Amino acid sequence: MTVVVVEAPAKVNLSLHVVGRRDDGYHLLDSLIAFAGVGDTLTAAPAEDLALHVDGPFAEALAAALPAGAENIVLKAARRLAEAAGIAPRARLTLTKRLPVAAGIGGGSADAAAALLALCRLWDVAPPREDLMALALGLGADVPVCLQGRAANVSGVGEGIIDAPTLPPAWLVLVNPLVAVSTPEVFRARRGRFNQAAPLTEAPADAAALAEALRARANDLTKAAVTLAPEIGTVLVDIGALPGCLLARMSGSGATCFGLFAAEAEARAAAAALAQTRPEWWSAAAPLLSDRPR
Ligand SMILES: C[C@@](CO)(OP(=O)(O)O)[C@H](O)COP(=O)(O)OP(=O)(O)OC[C@H]1O[C@@H](n2ccc(N)nc2=O)[C@H](O)[C@@H]1O
Ligand SMILES: Nc1ncnc2c1ncn2[C@@H]1O[C@H](COP(=O)(O)OP(=O)(O)O)[C@@H](O)[C@H]1O
Repeated sequence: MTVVVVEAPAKVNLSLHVVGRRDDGYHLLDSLIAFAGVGDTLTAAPAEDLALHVDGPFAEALAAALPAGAENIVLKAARRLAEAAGIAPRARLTLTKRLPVAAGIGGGSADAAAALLALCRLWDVAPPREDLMALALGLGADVPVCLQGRAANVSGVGEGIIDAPTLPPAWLVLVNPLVAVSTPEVFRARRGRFNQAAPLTEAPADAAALAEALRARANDLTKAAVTLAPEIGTVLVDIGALPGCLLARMSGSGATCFGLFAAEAEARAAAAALAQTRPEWWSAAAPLLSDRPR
């Protein structure tokens, strides 16, 4: 039996500038997005109907986070792809949920992109790239970049995707205090002027140079997110104090923050130290990826 397994790596907003606002209220962003070597896993197998089973450490959290009557984005992706391909959506899907939910690292977006990739293979369909990207954007702002699977300077509300230069070898420590922050509330709470776009155009030579490039940029949603969830401020301070940490920053609208490290050993030691001092937080050490695992 054909079983397709696709990894759904966390997306990380290494920088995020809010550069304007659309007439419909959506904010225009300029964000350097890369991936981390930690994520969910999506498995697709042939079946007579469409079904999804969720397991893994955050399966219960996901069930609790889905509003009544809302469908998992994986099922939405499956139905829309089948509709576009003119076939019936038949597959047994399994999602192993390792990423915290509504956490600013695009778990849902990564899962949706993984479902599209897995089902294109399982159903042997290949919609034109443009159609697939449009379908992805209809599922969520970060689904196209997750589908592209390459570090990118992302603009607009997620539709402008330009490959970023290859990022140097580096490690991330991802930390989430397991407090929920609502994306719309964070955007509503944001104050201040709009920022300039600052796409990364030159490949940093090493992790220290990447940190320097990132220090010249920011996550413009941090202040608003910290106001709504002060724990995020504590997370940033704690990450910044870890030996070897080159930069501490929030991803997306939070609450997940990351520390950037040059070496695997430092990152692993940092994550282990945090697990000791803050056992109530979620943390993971993972390589920074320019390309999603294939
Ligand atoms: C902020 C980012 C950065 O990568 O990531 P996350 O923190 O969600 O991971 C994304 O732009 C998240 O985009 P998207 O996936 O569309 O966010 P949603 O949760 O659907 O948006 C919820 C609400 O947030 C506001 N919103 C969202 C995106 C945006 N560019 N401008 C906005 O003003 C809108 O009020 C929208 O209705
Ligand atoms: N497979 C999924 N994984 C995570 N969230 C999902 C999924 N399907 C639907 N959702 C909904 O999407 C919301 C945003 O989740 P997520 O993508 O994890 O966060 P973020 O957009 O902050 O990166 C969740 O609160 C949940 O209601």
